[in-house]
Amino acid sequence: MDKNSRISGFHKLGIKGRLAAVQSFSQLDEQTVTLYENTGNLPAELADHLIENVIGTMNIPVGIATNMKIDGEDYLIPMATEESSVVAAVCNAARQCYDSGGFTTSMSGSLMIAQIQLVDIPNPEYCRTIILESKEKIKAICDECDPILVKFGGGFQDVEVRVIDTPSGVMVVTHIIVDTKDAMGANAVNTMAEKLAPHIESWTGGKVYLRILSNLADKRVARARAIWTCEAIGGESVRDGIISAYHFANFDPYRAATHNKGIMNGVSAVVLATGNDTRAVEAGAHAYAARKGCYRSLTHWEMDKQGNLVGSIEIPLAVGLIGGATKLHPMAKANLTILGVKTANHLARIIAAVGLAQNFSAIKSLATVGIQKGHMSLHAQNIAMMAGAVGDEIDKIAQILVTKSLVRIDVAQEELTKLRALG
Ligand SMILES: CC(C)(COP(=O)([O-])OP(=O)([O-])OC[C@H]1O[C@@H](n2cnc3c(N)ncnc32)[C@H](O)[C@@H]1OP(=O)([O-])[O-])[C@@H](O)C(=O)NCCC(=O)NCCSC(=O)C[C@@](C)(O)CC(=O)[O-]
Ligand SMILES: NC(=O)C1=CN([C@@H]2O[C@H](COP(=O)(O)OP(=O)(O)OC[C@H]3O[C@@H](n4cnc5c(N)ncnc54)[C@H](O)[C@@H]3O)[C@@H](O)[C@H]2O)C=CC1
Repeated sequence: MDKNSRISGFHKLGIKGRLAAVQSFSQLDEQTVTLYENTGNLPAELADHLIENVIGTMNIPVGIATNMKIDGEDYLIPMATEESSVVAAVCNAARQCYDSGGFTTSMSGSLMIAQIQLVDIPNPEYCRTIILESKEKIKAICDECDPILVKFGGGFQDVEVRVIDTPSGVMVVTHIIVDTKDAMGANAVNTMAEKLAPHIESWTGGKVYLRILSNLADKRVARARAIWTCEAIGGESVRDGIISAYHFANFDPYRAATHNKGIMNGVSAVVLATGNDTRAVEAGAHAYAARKGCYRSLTHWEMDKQGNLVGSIEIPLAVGLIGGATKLHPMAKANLTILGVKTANHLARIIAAVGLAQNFSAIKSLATVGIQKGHMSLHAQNIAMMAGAVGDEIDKIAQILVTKSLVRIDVAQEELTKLRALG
């Protein structure tokens, strides 16, 4: 019989019913079904409420970044990632700037932006003025939507109005700027934008289409900086190589994409470990990197007057401690306990420091021995497992691959056969 993915009411079946339907559709064996049934540290019932059409959960390793000194305090930082060498890279970078003070961080604030798109406007500048002069009314409408946020010192802060010319005609785009405090704030500001929209229509006579937050959270920017002495990193040529790698990224979008991907290896891992929205942070980071019309590096690498390497990062970080999965996922709560953060801004500053550390290690490797040496020697364990190695065999085979500088699955299989033949 032909497979049919049109399953009306799939969402009403419950986890067991859905899994049975998938088992029959995909001919899953019992062992595979058991994998879905074991939801590990996320109870099935909770998973079923977090997203839709749940059939199971999927574990991602959580590793701890050590050596992190941030604003004079030491932290252990949980990172959730499937990629080898990412956690090691942060530990390695932090080790090399620990004695020169670690990371210093700051935050621009916790302001989020929601946009309201207004069309059918023959007099956009006139309407812009009408909206701007309605600031007090806008504040009242927005704050009424979220008394809890206001109670915690947040709520509406400002309004900005932009006129943009598009192939669909002129649009008047209202930005409401809201302090969302310890929430990431997407739902909070979306509610306000939807509530405000009909008022904007009635004040201007235009038509509103979209009412949604902007992920270009450029009023919620985290900054981190650190000093690496030449002595700690292996000399002046290493420093110069890192600065040159930065210039390459800053002036070539093909390189910048990979450079920033390396930064996001660290950033997204902490965002995920704390139950925050990785897509929101990633979209914001990449849009911010392109804000000056050309896609550039999120970090900056320079030499100070003493000849030290100095690095800095500036990245929008819309993360929260309230809302989304942060308060619900038991592992997100546990990871936040390890971090010991008290505010969303505190978390964002830590994440910025991790991004900077990650970038240091990646470009240091790239500018010196190459990425394969460190990354591939750790990745060798994955290759060994893919070749079928288990238990003690994994380390033994990985070691052979690294020694031979041949981190390949066919070589791993050959070596595994030899190892097993030896008994
Ligand atoms: C891999 C290392 C750290 C080895 O670095 P190493 O210098 O060979 O290691 P080491 O054995 O001398 O140890 C130095 C320190 O590194 C850490 N370290 C060392 N090994 C481990 C480990 N197994 N587990 C945890 N931590 C580890 C640890 O902190 C250790 O200090 P210690 O604890 O001994 O006092 C280094 O080569 C490195 O930092 N490489 C960069 C790796 C990297 O960037 N990975 C990201 C994935 S690649 C990618 O996706 C992004 C990229 C590269 O394309 C981005 C871009 O292009 O910009
Ligand atoms: N484009 C995007 O990025 C979008 C993201 N989302 C999702 O929205 C979720 C985040 O939305 P939120 O509004 O943060 O979550 P939320 O609506 O679950 O919780 C935020 C609310 O918590 C209350 N609150 C209690 N204590 C607070 C405190 N100390 N500080 C601030 N608020 C406090 C406030 O009423 C606030 O509005 C995430 O799951 C995200 O994935 C949703 C739509 C679009």
